[in-house]
Amino acid sequence: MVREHCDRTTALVNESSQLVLAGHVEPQDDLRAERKRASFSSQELAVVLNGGTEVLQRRSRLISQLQSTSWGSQAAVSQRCFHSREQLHVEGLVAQTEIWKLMQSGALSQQDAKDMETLLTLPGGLTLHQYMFIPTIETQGDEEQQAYWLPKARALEITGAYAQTEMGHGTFVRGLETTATYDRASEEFIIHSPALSSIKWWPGGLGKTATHCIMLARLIINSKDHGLHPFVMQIRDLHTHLPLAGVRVGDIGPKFGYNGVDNGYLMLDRVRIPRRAMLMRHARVTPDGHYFPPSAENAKATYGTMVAIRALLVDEAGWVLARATTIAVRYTAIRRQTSERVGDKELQVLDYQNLAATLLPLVASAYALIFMGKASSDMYKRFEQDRDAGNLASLPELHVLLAGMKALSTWTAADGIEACRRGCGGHGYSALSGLPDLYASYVQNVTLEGDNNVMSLQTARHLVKSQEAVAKGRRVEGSAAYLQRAEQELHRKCSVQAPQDWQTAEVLDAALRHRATYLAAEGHKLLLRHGGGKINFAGPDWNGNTVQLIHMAQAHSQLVLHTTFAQSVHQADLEPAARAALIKLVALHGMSLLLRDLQDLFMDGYLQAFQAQMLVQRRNELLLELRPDAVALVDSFGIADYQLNSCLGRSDGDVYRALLEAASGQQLNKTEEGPAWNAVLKPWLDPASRQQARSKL
Ligand SMILES: Cc1cc2nc3c(=O)[nH]c(=O)nc-3n(C[C@H](O)[C@H](O)[C@H](O)COP(=O)(O)OP(=O)(O)OC[C@H]3O[C@@H](n4cnc5c(N)ncnc54)[C@H](O)[C@@H]3O)c2cc1C
Repeated sequence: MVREHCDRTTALVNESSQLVLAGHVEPQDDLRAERKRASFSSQELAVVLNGGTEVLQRRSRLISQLQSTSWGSQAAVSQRCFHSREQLHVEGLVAQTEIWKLMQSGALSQQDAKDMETLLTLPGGLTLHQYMFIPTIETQGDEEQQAYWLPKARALEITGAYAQTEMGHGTFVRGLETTATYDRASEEFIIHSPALSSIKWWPGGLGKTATHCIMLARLIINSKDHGLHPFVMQIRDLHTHLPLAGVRVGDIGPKFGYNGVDNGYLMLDRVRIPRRAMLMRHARVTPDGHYFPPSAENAKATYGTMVAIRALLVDEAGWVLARATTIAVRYTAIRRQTSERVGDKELQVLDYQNLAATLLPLVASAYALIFMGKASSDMYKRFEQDRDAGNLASLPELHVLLAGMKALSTWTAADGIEACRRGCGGHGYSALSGLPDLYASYVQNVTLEGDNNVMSLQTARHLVKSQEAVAKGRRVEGSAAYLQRAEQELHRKCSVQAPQDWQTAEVLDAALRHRATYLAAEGHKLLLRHGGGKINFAGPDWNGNTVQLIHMAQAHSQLVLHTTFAQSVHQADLEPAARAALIKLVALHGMSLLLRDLQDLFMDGYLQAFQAQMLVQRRNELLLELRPDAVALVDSFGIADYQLNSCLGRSDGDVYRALLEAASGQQLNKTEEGPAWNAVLKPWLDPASRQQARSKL
């Protein structure tokens, strides 16, 4: 009887399942089919994008090494999104110190160690020690100071943070208030926070990790303020890790993301440090209190470090966006929603035009930024060679170019990750998609290393100055050289007569250049009008027009980005099918940039309505033409599943199984009844408990 019941159940359910699953497609089959329909080999393109087979092989080797450890195993990595701040903080430091150990033992080169940390994507309290504390001593300490501090820092006998920003000031560095007053009698500096607003606030690793920091404070000698200078300052006891006398230090609390890192606060009450704690490679204070300022050349060299970091940020933006688009494109290629009749195959959501129009331009942006990142680091390397030969001539151009590009690239990547997350629907909101954490950790980049608005305004200043130079008959070189021909350019009109014309590189370049020229000319005119014929780079004239000025800088950076992308594809060593796909991607990139701010091209009559309609039409056609290559384009980034750490983005497409496994393995599911059962739910829901409670009344 029981057997018969079971058989009947199975038969009935099988029948229903067949009915419902008639149009079912296994996600893995979808991804396989996507890869089959691609027009080029993603393996070959991955080699080009990543800079050679050896780079990819080295990455696989590092991932295998990581996976063989307890702190870097796949299981450890995928559990991270369930962990508390405290756990993440400790795990980050465990990983960083273990990698440090491997490096010290010679098992890893310095570059391997850096790359391993990048692959692990688990930020820790030692990041600023590596990227700011040690480099600042290297570049600003004199020989004796380097010989004293660097061996200790490299052996991790001390750990450091970079304490610049204060509660009251970040962007306006000259407004920082912490004082370093020289006491000639004892040959010491007294470091003090004179107000609440002068408490150091934000430095990474300062809260709980750092024993020392680079302290940026105003040097004051005999009541004379010599401005900001760097000091190496001990803040914690090396035996107990407790704060030293006069030091109040701690973590600033939970943040939007990046929560494993102990960004800290530091308040100082007349703390004395020796004279030689001031880093004296460029500026000096003698024992009797004489101050020797840095030379102008040295001040410029310090600028160079900032430029190097911005070049890295541009490169990173491309690869971060590559991660987000890999997740979103793969997932939307296996995600199916809606069929016309029940039982028919549902549509892959990437086939809805709205998703293709969101994601494919972002894939194009990721490619553009990756090529721009390469170009930026090449430019920086050339600058380094010149600098070592005593020539700093290329620094101003590099500075303005990368200021605007830092802003454009980090804005594009941050907004792009969020667009990818939304594109993944409900599952995009799950931490298991990898997108919320990627966004929360990344979005700080629009503020760090120079807030993006402020960066854009630096580029805007250069564009205005360039126009002033042109007006005075001087030659303008570099990325703003096109402004030389502004007068002729402003009379030009768009030449498009058919939708296909929009795909030609010349037409797109011309439109982007026209837009940048027009906006630069408008910004210049605006400032002249407000200044009564004179340009003011500060004060109400400037501050009251920053919307237009930022927009103008963005248009300039977009032009540079797009032309660099097009040129890089032109010069890259690509097989013909991959080149054909990338040429289309370049076109999509240019069209998307134009469509985003189309009104600019109408302002001076450059564009006519029929040409705008043709632009939309050609962009839509291009989306369809690129759609079969969508998965291959993201596969070509060559990002390993380990790095993606996403149930949605995994390369085999087995998304639903991955989601179930990850969800069921977490702490909240450790017991079947859940942690709130006994104390909270049981008294309400369990009839026996209710009965017992009533009988007590
Ligand atoms: C995660 C994280 C880590 C950090 N790590 C460190 C660290 O290790 N060490 C350290 O010293 N600091 C660190 N910082 C601080 C960081 O450098 C500053 O937050 C950043 O420089 C921006 O300064 P701010 O916070 O004062 O912004 P504000 O300058 O107050 O910006 C507020 C708004 O005003 C606008 N604005 C400001 N000035 C201008 C202007 N002149 N023109 C137009 N608009 C303007 C900005 O665009 C922004 O929208 C960190 C910050 C974060 C978020």
